[in-house]
Amino acid sequence: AQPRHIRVCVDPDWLPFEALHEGRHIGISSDYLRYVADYLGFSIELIPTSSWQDTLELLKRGGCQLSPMLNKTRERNAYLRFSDVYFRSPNVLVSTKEQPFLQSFEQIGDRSVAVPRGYRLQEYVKSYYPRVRLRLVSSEREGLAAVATGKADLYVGAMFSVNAQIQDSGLSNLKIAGWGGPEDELRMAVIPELEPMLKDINAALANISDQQRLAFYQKWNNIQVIDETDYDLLYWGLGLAFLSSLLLFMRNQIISRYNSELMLKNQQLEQMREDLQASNRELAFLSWHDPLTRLYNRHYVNQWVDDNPATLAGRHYPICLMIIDVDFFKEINDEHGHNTGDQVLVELASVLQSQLQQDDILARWGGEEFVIVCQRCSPEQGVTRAEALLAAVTAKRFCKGISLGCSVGLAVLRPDESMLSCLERADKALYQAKSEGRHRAIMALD
Ligand SMILES: Nc1nc2c(ncn2[C@@H]2O[C@H](COP(=O)(O)OP(=O)(O)OP(=O)(O)O)[C@@H](O)[C@H]2O)c(=O)[nH]1
Repeated sequence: AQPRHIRVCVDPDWLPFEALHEGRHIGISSDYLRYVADYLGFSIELIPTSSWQDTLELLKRGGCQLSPMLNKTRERNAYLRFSDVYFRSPNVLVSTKEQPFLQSFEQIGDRSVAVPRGYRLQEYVKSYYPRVRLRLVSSEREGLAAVATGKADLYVGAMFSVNAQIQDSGLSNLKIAGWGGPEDELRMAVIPELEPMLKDINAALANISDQQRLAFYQKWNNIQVIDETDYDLLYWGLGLAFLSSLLLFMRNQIISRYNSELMLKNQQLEQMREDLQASNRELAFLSWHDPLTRLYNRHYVNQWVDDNPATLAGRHYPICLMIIDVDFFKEINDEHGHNTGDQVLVELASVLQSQLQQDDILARWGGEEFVIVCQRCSPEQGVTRAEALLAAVTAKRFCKGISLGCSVGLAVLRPDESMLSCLERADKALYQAKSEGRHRAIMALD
């Protein structure tokens, strides 16, 4: 059976949440409690106390059985049972106007903080911020006065009640200096014997409409706005919150802009690095190759000769040099243009490449002249290969249907002969091929 009569005690000085005024219970919790009492059908006997500490003592001893608006804490769990949360309220730090703004508890450092004895925040600060110097006071009013008179650096408490108190006491040198820990989650509490009532209390609280809740809140909040100019305290609080979110937002914006710029710069750097590597590769390639036909160049052949004197001198096989020169190439340029001439040279390079054997070295000697160093190639083999090569060139249709003929001068490297001298003899043989009517291969005599 539910009790018909319940002894209630409240915080005597915690407006707008609750207070005692001329022996009556006033504040937000008085409206909620009246609603719950009507819903459940019990009558209320108010037991007056002189401080919150007194109220807690009385609850511990069973002198009163219900308190309508408080936070649940580990310590209070030992002697009270709690309803669901029905009201939430942010906590703030209060300092004098000269003090700097603090973003959170972490920045309190070694400042002293006033908090009413027995308030949940006392337990909270003690367990999570043991370095903070707590100065226990008997009420919020006393705590705020301590800050105003320099006895404590900060006060921590609920924003709504702090606001009300400051206005009520005219403590105009105080300001909201930062957010003060987790928000209050306010519930009703009963002594353990009344625990079975909690189900019905929760049902009653859940039954209160949002509109009704707003009306309770506004009723007690409005009463406290005595001096309109003191709105700045609230504005400070809201401004502070706005400013910190703005700063955070700007900081994130700057960081993300910086990051994307950094990413772009890195991409550009990477691109430059790749371009540079490609240019270096091309440069290395071009030092040994002809840019048009991509064949080796004259420089490569000279280097090869320099690098292989032993091979050339001590070899046990013949080496044959071929110089190949296009017949009447000037006419092709004149008739089809220089670009077509280029294209013909490129195509001719692949015909020559298709005729190569293992160990052969093919190079563009210059202009429309090519050289093949044929290793392990006798004079007879040299002539046969040169004629096969001429036949392949003749058979090929070049771009724009162009046909080509070539002349070839050959020479076989003598045992003690330098490559240069051998080339000169091959060149003479080429000259001879040209003067004998072109489109032929001639081997230089020893
Ligand atoms: N398109 C193009 N023409 C080139 C290149 N190098 C040289 N030539 C041209 O090749 C032609 C060679 O002309 P000549 O030395 O008179 O010889 P030719 O016309 O081939 O006649 P013969 O060698 O006497 O059979 C010149 O007109 C050069 O301009 C090149 O890289 N591209």
